[in-house]
Amino acid sequence: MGILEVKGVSKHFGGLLALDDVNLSIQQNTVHAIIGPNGAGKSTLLNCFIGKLLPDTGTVMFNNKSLLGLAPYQINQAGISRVFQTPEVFSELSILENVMIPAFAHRDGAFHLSPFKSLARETSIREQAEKILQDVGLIDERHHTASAMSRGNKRRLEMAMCLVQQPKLLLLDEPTAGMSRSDTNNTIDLLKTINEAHNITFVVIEHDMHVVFSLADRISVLSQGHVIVEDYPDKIKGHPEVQEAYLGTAESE
Ligand SMILES: Nc1ncnc2c1ncn2[C@@H]1O[C@H](COP(=O)(O)OP(=O)(O)OP(=O)(O)O)[C@@H](O)[C@H]1O
Repeated sequence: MGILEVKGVSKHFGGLLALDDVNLSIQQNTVHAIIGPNGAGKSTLLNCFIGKLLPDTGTVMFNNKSLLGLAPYQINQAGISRVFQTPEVFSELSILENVMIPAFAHRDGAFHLSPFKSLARETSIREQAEKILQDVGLIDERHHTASAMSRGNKRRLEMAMCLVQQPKLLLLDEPTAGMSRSDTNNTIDLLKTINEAHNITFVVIEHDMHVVFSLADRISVLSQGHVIVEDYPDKIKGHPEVQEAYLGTAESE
């Protein structure tokens, strides 16, 4: 039994069948990539995991509990976090404050900054945030404002903001989109380190095959809303249907 079990999920948009009887079993502590051409249904599927869309049929179980009908914040509290294509950080705050805010939200369920209380005086939260910043390699810059960071470092910060909430499952939607090759490689290394050190399961949607094959333990290939193959990366590489439909074009880019 996987940490995330998807069974018979279908989703229509009017007359368009965007997801067609999708079945997936995501195993704990693995990196599971979902690939497929534009319009295959990857984002629609991800949105069914985070409560943005309700499937027409099927079940989505996380740790044996149904996610269907839960609000996005309830899914987040259950242990699922999402990382967006463009890192979302508070530009005017320091790197440390950016990490302390989600730590407060996780501890208190909501965050209200009292004018009489300084973020920096919250010792235990600050220590927790600093430990995570150490893990992602941003501890020395913790007092710098986030606005001046490179895209790669913003991704590091965003990962720290997720990690401080202690998620069990992290959904990554094209985590290296728009990055230079060196930022992409740094992000691959960062994700590998986090996956191993924090026992977090990753589901990665990605077009860049260098990223997919560097990270994934398991790959599901979506085509026209249906999982056509699910296998280990070396099997996916050689699979004739996948070669023809996806990797042939992606590798020649
Ligand atoms: N809100 C919506 N209303 C109508 N059609 C939609 C909606 N969202 C997605 N679709 C359609 O559903 C299909 C699947 O789209 P989806 O965005 O899930 O694909 P994708 O694999 O994520 O594509 P990409 O790689 O380009 O992001 C597409 O045909 C898309 O046009």
